[in-house]
Amino acid sequence: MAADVRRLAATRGDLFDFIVVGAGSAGAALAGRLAEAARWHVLLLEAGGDPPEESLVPSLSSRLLHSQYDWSFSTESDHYSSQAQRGGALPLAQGKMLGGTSSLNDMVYVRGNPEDYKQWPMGWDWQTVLPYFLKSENMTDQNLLNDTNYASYHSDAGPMKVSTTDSNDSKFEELLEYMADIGMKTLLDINGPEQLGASKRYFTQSEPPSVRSSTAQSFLSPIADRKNLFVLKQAYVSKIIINEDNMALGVQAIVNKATLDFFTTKEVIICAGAINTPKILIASGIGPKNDVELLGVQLKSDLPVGSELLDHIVIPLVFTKDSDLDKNVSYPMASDINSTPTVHGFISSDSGTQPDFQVISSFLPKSSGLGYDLFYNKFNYAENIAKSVNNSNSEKDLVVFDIVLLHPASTGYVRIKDTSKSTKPKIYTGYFTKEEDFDSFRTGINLVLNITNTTSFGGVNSSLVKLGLPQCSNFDFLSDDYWRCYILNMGRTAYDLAGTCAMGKVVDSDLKVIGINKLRVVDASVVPSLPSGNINAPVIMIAERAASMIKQCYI
Ligand SMILES: Cc1cc2nc3c(=O)[nH]c(=O)nc-3n(C[C@H](O)[C@H](O)[C@H](O)COP(=O)(O)OP(=O)(O)OC[C@H]3O[C@@H](n4cnc5c(N)ncnc54)[C@H](O)[C@@H]3O)c2cc1C
Repeated sequence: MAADVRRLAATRGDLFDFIVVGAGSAGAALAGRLAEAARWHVLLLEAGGDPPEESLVPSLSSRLLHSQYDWSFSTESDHYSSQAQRGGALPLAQGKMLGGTSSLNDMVYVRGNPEDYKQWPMGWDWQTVLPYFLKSENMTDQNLLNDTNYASYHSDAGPMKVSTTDSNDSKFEELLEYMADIGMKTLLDINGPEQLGASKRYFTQSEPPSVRSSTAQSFLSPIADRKNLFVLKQAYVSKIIINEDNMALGVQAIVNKATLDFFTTKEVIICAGAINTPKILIASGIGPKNDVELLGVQLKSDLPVGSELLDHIVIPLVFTKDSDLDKNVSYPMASDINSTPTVHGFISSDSGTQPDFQVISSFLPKSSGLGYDLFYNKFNYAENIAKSVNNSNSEKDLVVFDIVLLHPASTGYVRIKDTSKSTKPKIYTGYFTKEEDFDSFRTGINLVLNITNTTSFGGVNSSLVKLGLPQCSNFDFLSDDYWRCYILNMGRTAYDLAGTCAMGKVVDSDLKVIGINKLRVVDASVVPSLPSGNINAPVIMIAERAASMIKQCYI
């Protein structure tokens, strides 16, 4: 795909109406929309190249992790949280190719809850943003489109395919029953009139045979022949060129070892993601005064770039149950974890309408090897944990409940110690630096543990698997101390990194960088507080709204 996107014959000093840096979830969508204005020359600079075939085939995308298509970041170990991870630190994938992280993510399509957007600055409330979610969406599920309650929440006119898994496997129904036992009513879709409840998941992919609908695939490929969109791949942007009057004039990029300058008549828009955008800004003199000056860079705007990193934290609970596999169904085996029956749901711990937890439940058939695959390869847990899951899985079916804390109080930060191309930013998750996150998770765990007392789950001889967690071996299993230790050590990332250049702190509500003219940031870094759910769709919504704001400004 997208191999046919126009390649610019890069010339030093070329002049464009807009320069978009990073062709990821936000950048590819934004550049595609800006290029709809035929008279604008739009330059899209991307550090990676075309996505490989594995990106298009959802079940193969895990092969892209730790490859040349992944920035392969890792957190700094705090020797405190996430110690059940191999090496005591979390690998943090970020896509390095056209489509960015939307070319390798898990594609789950969630918009969040109307309440979430009340915490965003003026102009980003639910009523305002909903049309921009719809603008990108091409829903393929006729059931939803024809349902009177759901139809107005979906669109089939946008470029990005959204579909659900086409499986009649009764395991989906079984998982939804378990979710109902936890207290989540069954919904057709959690992106409809209500979010509190459980449903099958929708993905940014076409209907089967499924093809990933990354933003490169959906926003760039269809307009590859547009003469006013210039896509330059393997172009690493090292800094923004800013003049004495604090006006962004263009960017400097390393292309084939040559350093090239590109200039703009209107705006530079940085879309390099929650980790790389802070690096570009700080290298350009925009960031905390001390950090910028320590790098020997002239300060342009003293802003808290990178000082807050938001992320959803997840912990798993693993249950065995008696096996009742249907002989007529072929269940997925090891290395096919993306195909195993999975549903998700959203639940509040009080009577509010904003959920506190996303619960993802997956079915792992007996002897499939999926337990090991999931815990070792996908979740990066230590060998002894993966082995304890595998031992249980070799004898019994497993149901894994992943509990995602949707609004953690703890935040981390990103530090740039060196602006050279090869030096990775230092990432500190800050997990469990706020005590209340322990209590919140304890509430979430209790909600899920309730199912062992219900008829559907209790009736299948279920039991909680004791994981091989050496950090917690001194505590009585299931005691308060044990759960605190479990939460602290098993907490891992949901990959929803955001907030490092947040609206209201680094950019204003029009996404303009405070103190600098002609410069915006449009990507996950501007998210001011985490939506209730995965954030790819909200990031694309931000890009859609930014495109519309920019068009209003100049047309
Ligand atoms: C493994 C994984 C699974 C996920 N699963 C889901 C999911 O199922 N559902 C969901 O909603 N969300 C999911 N997410 C999160 C979601 O995909 C991201 O939040 C979203 O893609 C971020 O978009 P972005 O535009 O901010 O950054 P990106 O999409 O990462 O785009 C940034 C782009 O900028 C480029 N770039 C960076 N630095 C430079 C530079 N200096 N010069 C030029 N180009 C540069 C990068 O190569 C990249 O193409 C997942 C994330 C990961 C890592």
